Amino acid sequence: MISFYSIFFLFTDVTEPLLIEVDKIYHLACPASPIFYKHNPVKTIKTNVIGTLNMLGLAKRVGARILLTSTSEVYGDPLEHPQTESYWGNVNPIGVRSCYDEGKRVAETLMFDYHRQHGIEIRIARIFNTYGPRMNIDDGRVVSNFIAQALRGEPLTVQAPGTQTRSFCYVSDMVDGLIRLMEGENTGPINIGNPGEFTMVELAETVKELINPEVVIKMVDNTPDDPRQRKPDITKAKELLGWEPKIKLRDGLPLMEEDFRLRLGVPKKK
Ligand SMILES: O=C(O)[C@H]1O[C@H](OP(=O)(O)OP(=O)(O)OC[C@H]2O[C@@H](n3ccc(=O)[nH]c3=O)[C@H](O)[C@@H]2O)[C@H](O)[C@@H](O)[C@@H]1O
Repeated sequence: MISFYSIFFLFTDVTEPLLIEVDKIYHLACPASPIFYKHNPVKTIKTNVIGTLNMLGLAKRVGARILLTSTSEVYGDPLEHPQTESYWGNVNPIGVRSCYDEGKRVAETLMFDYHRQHGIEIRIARIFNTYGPRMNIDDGRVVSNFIAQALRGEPLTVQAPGTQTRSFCYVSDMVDGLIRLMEGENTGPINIGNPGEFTMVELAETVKELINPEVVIKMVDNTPDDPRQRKPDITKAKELLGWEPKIKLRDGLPLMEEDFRLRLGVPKKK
């Protein structure tokens, strides 16, 4: 069960010490959209390092179990495909994404150091790209961008070359995986993601077909260090958590569309 206090965490600045009593900590903090984390890289790495130290300090003080939501970004621009948890990654330590990628890698290190040195009960999930209703419309990540653009009748902005791939997991599948990891007996790290892999051109074409066949697809410049491929190997999640995703991209996109239509005030044409 997620306790009231665990939920309370979501609204707290983890870079400040927190003096409360809890039995389980879901440490989800840190903006995940590249646009937002690059906007304030110092705050991003502080959240990952100081925030994780504070949450581990709290876990140690009250004897709580702590789950860290790490990320597929720890694999960087992966040279192994699909990515298994044993792959150490290919990460630029001084690039514009490093505040997030290296921040999450340090967070994983801190989790294991507290586990080995202080016996803290830890769980680490490596999350692969997640999408779903209630995402910030201007979040800047690709699925929310394409759906908002399709509904506004604007061009879908595919960042060059468009052959880069991602694997998209629907939010309810992700939440189910995180709860199973927290309640189970394995520390992880465990990949939680949907192995269905798409190029960004394929994603744009799917959004166009499902949501607005009139829109055009436009190629725009990319940003530095964009990973060229990403697909989780979820063997561990299947075997250790009895988990695998249920919702395919084609079924999840319309659920997100429905929510975005309501919030943008764009009803579906009869
Ligand atoms: O959604 C997530 O869960 C992940 O989002 C980001 O990683 P990234 O995969 O780069 O997320 P996006 O910004 O959505 O980019 C995905 C791909 O779409 C492309 N893209 C993005 C935005 C856009 O308008 N058009 C477009 O083609 C990007 O170039 C990239 O290749 C975070 O860094 C991850 O940690 C996080 O787990």
